[in-house]
Amino acid sequence: MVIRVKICGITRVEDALTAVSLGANAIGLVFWRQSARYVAPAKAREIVAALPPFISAVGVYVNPDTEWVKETSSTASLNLLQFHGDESPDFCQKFSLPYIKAVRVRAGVDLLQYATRYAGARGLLLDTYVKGEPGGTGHVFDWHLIPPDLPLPLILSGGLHAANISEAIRQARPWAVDVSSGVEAAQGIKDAEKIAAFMQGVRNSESL
Ligand SMILES: O=C(O)c1ccccc1N[C@@H]1O[C@H](COP(=O)(O)O)[C@@H](O)[C@H]1O
Repeated sequence: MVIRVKICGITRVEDALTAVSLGANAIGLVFWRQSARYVAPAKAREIVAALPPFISAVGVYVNPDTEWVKETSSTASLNLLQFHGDESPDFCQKFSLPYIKAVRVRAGVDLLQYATRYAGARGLLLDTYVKGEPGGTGHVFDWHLIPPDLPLPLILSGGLHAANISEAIRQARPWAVDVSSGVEAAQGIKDAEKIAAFMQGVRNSESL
């Protein structure tokens, strides 16, 4: 099965084009101001305008207010919203765009309950719980915590990189994978060789 790939934390046009040329299906733009990967709406617009067709632009938010989502999604012409905080299902659903919901995984989390609660989401993105850090941490979680019967498409994230992506896919069997720090030269700056190695790991795993 083909595994979709999102490269997150894009802050430069050239990194977006590199990711796409290496096979990424989506790029992520972080609209959470405290992130080192934060991208201002005007820059995001420039990045999205440079994308070829059939590539998704995903806006990443952490407990945003309504106006911020409306402003950024319309300025940058986003295709999909990624809610990475404690947003309620009602909040996530109130925009005229599809959304995915991130869950920060730790022992004891009930992922089936999340999938039921966010049944309106296009997918459940599983990231690693790190106290005080909403995302982009580079840490992995225990993939055995993922139930085999999740009723939503699974987007696996959290500390993925070229050296662990094959094992991650083998264990979790995700619909898609999402990576940020694992393909960076520095925060917000992507590394073409790391992206290429990551994509190779994904492609090698598709035939397993
Ligand atoms: O990347 C960020 O800075 C970020 C900030 C706030 C929320 C989410 C963020 N990124 C998302 O974090 C996960 C995992 O990233 P990593 O590969 O472990 O670095 C990924 O889903 C990003 O979309």
